[in-house]
Amino acid sequence: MSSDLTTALIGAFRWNDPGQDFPHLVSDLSGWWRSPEILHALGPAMAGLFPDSDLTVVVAPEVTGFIVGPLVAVALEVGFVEAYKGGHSPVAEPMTWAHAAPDHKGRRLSLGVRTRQLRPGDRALIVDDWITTGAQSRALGEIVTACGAVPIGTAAIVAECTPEVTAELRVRSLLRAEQL
Ligand SMILES: O=P(O)(O)OC[C@H]1O[C@H](OP(=O)(O)OP(=O)(O)O)[C@H](O)[C@@H]1O
Ligand SMILES: Nc1ncnc2[nH]cnc12
Repeated sequence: MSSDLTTALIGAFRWNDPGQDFPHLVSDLSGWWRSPEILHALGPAMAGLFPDSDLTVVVAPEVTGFIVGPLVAVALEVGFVEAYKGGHSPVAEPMTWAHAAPDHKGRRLSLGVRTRQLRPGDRALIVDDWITTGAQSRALGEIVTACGAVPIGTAAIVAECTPEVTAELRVRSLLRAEQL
């Protein structure tokens, strides 16, 4: 990845203090999407984390994955599959679901993908903005496998996960959280 993009990502990122009711700072990624230069460079840079991987599809979870995933899919010249979080409007067709372990907010989410959109033989890249526990990414890998496709790895903008999770989920990222 170019050092220009690293510098731009760090410069456009903010930790915001939401006030006394919240015990910790919250990340603000909006500067990344607001920058035409970053938005233009993100997809190719993340696609470049998995060169020569014969990928056929990108899978990403709502909601921020719906921004980042299509950027990477366009760069890879493959299609994009949305993964929904359970608990709101049902999707009126067969879905493949997986239950995630507690994620970085302590939530146990269900993630679901339209079954017909993943095909046996697909080589899927899981894409997300940030990986901490890896719970959501792991659940997406389970869905991909249940559909007969192959999870090749996880491409993220920021990785904050342990070396064990990095190895297990084959996480490659543009930044480590410590850089922000
Ligand atoms: O590695 P994990 O602990 O599973 O955390 C990673 C997930 O957490 C964030 O989503 P979140 O649902 O918090 O926010 P979003 O709706 O803005 O995407 C991020 O976009 C990843 O999807
Ligand atoms: N957007 C985010 N900010 C901080 N930590 C996270 N862990 C997963 N997603 C995150």
